[in-house]
Amino acid sequence: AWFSPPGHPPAAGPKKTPEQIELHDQTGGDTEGPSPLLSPSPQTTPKAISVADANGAAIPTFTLAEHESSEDDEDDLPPPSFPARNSAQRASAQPSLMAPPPRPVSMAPPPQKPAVSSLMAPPPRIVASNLRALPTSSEPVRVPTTGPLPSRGPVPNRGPPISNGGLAPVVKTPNARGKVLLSPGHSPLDWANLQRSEKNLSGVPSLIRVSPSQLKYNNGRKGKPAWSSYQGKVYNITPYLPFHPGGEGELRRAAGKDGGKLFMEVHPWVNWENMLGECLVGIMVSQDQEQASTGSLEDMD
Ligand code: HEM
Repeated sequence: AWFSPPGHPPAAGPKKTPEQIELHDQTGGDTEGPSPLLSPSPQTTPKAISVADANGAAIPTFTLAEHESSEDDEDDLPPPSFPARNSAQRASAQPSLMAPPPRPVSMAPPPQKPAVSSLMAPPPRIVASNLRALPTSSEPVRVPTTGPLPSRGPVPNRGPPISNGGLAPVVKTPNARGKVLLSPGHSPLDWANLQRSEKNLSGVPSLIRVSPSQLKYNNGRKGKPAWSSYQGKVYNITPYLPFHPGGEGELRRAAGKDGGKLFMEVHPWVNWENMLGECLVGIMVSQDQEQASTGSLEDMD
């Protein structure tokens, strides 16, 4: 249904006012003479004129104020409260209710919320217990961060950021830290395998006393072996030269002298003794002690 605003006659449409229907019936031929609905001009096609002009009566119009309760007005009005203010349900319910709020009483969720939260209470307890169980279950696999480091045998790399525990590729690329390309067959793993072999890497038949002059003499030049001392022990670093990740030249700087200072300046995390265990020549002694003894350390024991 539609309504025409006051002062505007309705356009031609499927629905007609009773007056229009009545006027159409008047044009059916029963009436004599020119129809009052026809245009006064005889040359033109007869045109319909407004009912108001024909009958002098105003077309009934509708306003929102007059039809407040009409069903057609529901789209423009806010949804009615339920039950309606003047409904029988509300009238019968009010006496039994103590003091219900006017509108949200029937749809108010607050009274239901405590029930919902109580129904969902078990899940948080389960989650809390799981959270408590996680740390205890993970403790057995936690690696201790204090105490002495375990001996890892010939594994060369122990802690630097780029170390991967001996699983590095065979050929390494140069980087800012000074690592060099190692020739094929000279990876850390190759060195570890060489140390496990039965080959004599020390170059001496048995451990000996090494005097400072003797250490200085074996500097790796002119076909001589390269010896280096570290914490009172002398090692033959000659077989390790091609395996040294920092390059043969760097390692040669420690030949013929105490290499502890240079070693600790570059990579204190490297385990010298594990790396060169099979290269041990003997122990450092004073010049006098070396001259006084002609036998090996095993003979003295
Ligand atoms: C003689 C005993 C030595 C051993 C057993 C040894 C062993 C090693 C090992 C295992 C690495 C690899 C470190 C890593 O991957 O983190 C390395 C690297 C290196 N080494 Fe040595 N090294 C020795 C002496 C020296 C000396 C005396 C120097 C220098 C004068 C030196 C200079 C370097 C350099 C520059 C690197 C590469 C940078 C780095 O990895 O930190 N090394 N060495």
